[in-house]
Amino acid sequence: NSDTNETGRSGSRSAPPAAGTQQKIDVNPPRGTRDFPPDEMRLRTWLFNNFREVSRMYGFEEVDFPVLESEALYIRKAGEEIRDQLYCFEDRGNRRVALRPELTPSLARLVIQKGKSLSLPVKWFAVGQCWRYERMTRGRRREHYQWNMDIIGVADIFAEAELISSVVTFFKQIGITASDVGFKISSRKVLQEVLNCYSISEALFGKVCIIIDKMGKIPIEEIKKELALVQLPGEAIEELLQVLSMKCLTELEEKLGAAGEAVSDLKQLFSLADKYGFSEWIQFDASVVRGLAYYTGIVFEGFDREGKLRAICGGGRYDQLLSTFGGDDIPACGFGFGDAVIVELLKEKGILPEISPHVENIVCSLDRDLQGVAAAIATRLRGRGQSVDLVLENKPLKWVFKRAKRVNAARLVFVGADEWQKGMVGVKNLSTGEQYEINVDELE
Ligand SMILES: OCc1cccc(Br)n1
Repeated sequence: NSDTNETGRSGSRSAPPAAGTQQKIDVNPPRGTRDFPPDEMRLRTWLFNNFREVSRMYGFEEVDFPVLESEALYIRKAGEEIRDQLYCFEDRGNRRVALRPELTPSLARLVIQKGKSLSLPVKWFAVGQCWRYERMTRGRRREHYQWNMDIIGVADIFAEAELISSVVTFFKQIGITASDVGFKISSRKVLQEVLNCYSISEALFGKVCIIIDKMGKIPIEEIKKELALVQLPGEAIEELLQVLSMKCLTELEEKLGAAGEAVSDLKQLFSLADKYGFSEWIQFDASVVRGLAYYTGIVFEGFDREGKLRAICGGGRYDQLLSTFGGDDIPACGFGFGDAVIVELLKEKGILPEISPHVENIVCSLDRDLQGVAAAIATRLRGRGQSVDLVLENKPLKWVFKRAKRVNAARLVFVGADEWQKGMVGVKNLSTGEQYEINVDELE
């Protein structure tokens, strides 16, 4: 006979196969994905707690969205890598869906969904797993967790300054300094103003940005070829590459003039940086465009000054994204901060924290008949908010001490028949070694 369990799937009650005859399943996680056993999970929790602590400090509210989204959120025609690597499929309802490769489109979708019920500005943050399907030839991961902070409804550059300030605060909080990491800052308006006199269409602009984003990753000749392929005139390519090599705002101002938004936005950002106190963390670098088509203004990326690692984080202004999804024309900016490169950086700097497990009490009975007493003691301590690792089997003290060491227990509480006759329990402080008996009613 079969029964239907809570998931609605029927299960058969036939006898399990004899041990050792089962085909062993692959106990590793799917390619490109990670398990988080306790030691790795403690590090991840530490990292995410820092993400959340900074987000709270900046007055942001936490949100989340489904990992599975409609594929339509990510169909952009600019030739982005994120599009080529979309982890997408058709579900059993013949819907085109995708595992989210980033969080921003979901956030935009939720803002539009909430519509007028939201009072702007919206300051939301999320920490969520994002996916890409990449041929494993490059052996790169297919999932990572990203911290995102987004400000929706503020057109002023003040919003970008606030976001960069929050990331600087995060770096400082985990021991990273301005000599370890910097932010390259530019604006897509630089490209726009250079290309203005070449009447570049909106669609072509996105493609040009995605090609430019490959600078430093593929040979410059390749870049030129790809720009020519999207019909960018030769003269425009030369002028573009000349401007993109600029690292100094005054040089940019000489080229574009002071009247344009590109220069005035960047000047305002650098002036605000001074007021926030993060000037030493940032530098103008016209080559930064970021690899997402929807950026429209300031863009920035965090980089390790030794140049050994990929970008640590990145973000920018995306004023058109909501309207491209059919929403109102609401200005927006945000960043994404992955959970992988930052750990590599902390390892490089030798400041990856060692996070031990910890439990306040380990409680055990020295006699099988006293299990109930041990359970009652555990319940009493837990009722006081204390953590208790309750020994659930009749184990010798040697075993208990070994476990206490592994779980890093602060205190051992043990119940023995003789002491219990007098209503007493044994206590051992596992850091000082001090051991004493105490009336169970006085156990704190
Ligand atoms: O940074 C791009 C990206 C997106 C999803 C998953 C992974 Br791993 N990496």
